[in-house]
Amino acid sequence: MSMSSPVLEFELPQALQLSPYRTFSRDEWAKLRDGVHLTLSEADLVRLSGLIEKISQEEVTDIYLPVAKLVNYYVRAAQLLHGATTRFFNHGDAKMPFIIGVAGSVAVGKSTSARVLRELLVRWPNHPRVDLVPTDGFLWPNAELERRGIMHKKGFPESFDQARLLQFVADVKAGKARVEAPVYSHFSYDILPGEKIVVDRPDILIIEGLNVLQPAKLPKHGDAVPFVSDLLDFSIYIDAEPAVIEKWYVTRFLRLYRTAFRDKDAYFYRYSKLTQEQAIAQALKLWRTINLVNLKKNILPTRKRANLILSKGDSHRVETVALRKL
Ligand SMILES: Nc1ncnc2c1ncn2[C@@H]1O[C@H](COP(=O)(O)OP(=O)(O)O)[C@@H](O)[C@H]1O
Ligand SMILES: CC(C)(COP(=O)(O)O)[C@@H](O)C(=O)NCCC(=O)O
Repeated sequence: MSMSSPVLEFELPQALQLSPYRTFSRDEWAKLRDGVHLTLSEADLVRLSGLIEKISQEEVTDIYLPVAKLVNYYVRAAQLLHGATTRFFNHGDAKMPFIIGVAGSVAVGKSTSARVLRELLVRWPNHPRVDLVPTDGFLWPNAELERRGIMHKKGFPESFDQARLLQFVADVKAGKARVEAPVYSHFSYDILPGEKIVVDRPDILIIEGLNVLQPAKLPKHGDAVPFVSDLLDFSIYIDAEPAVIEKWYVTRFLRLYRTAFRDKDAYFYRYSKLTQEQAIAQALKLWRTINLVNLKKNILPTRKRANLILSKGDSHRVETVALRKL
């Protein structure tokens, strides 16, 4: 080894060079649904789809059905483990909801994937009650973002009331009844005052958002404060190339420009007055100055913490699936 590179003087042991993931092609993954036959009706697919395209039956069967089957195995194992602890302490049989995190960039398809997963999971008899909560409800209201001078950082870790988010998930996990989450509206681009989602002792909670895999930070003084990622029982990262996500973001923006933004009460009403070229330029500006920066700085670095990574190609089709084995 030359004197100019003193850092690695020995080869890493082979075990440390192994990827912690086992990666499956789409076809290999699809075969793992073996024995589970579930379909969603056309009406279900339309209801679950996002703004642009309808999620396909093939995508549900090949990708999300094996995911739901795997999660079902994990939930059953967690229920058995929890039962063993309650028996040991001679407690009553308090329920411990299983918490799933769904993470990924803005516009990568988190909400769509989370809705489909929820729809599949409710069909299993040992966990019929599945709630879904997006973390955008825990963003600070616009007035507070403005007061802090971080309106241009919406979606970044500091734009969330993280203590409230952690308390919410901790309360649900502790089996508390009727836990409330605030609600965000993409139409008013703000928290809806007085609106809430009530979560009442579900079997499973899916918590979907940009930063759910973010690790807790070590403080300079005192004890480490946990983060929501510490409370997840299973996590999924939805992945795609940033250039592809940019395209999806612009397409979604243009769709809103032609529909919701035309409403005088919409926060982005002023955008409906733009020409199509100007609207595209505005979407690209929002994507490149806020969401892409957030993706690179705060979201992508959390990908390797996920139990499962679904990697999508150009048309939202999942091409590979990586499952954490270590
Ligand atoms: N599996 C899919 N098949 C087809 N279109 C999808 C799929 N997932 C997401 N989309 C589209 O991509 C856009 C972003 O999806 P969405 O779920 O809203 O993303 P996020 O919650 O990550 O911001 C939506 O307009 C939606 O129509
Ligand atoms: C509110 C959001 C952070 C949430 O994103 P989502 O979880 O819906 O993907 C995002 O939609 C957003 O508003 N980003 C700021 C820049 C923009 O207007 O796109």
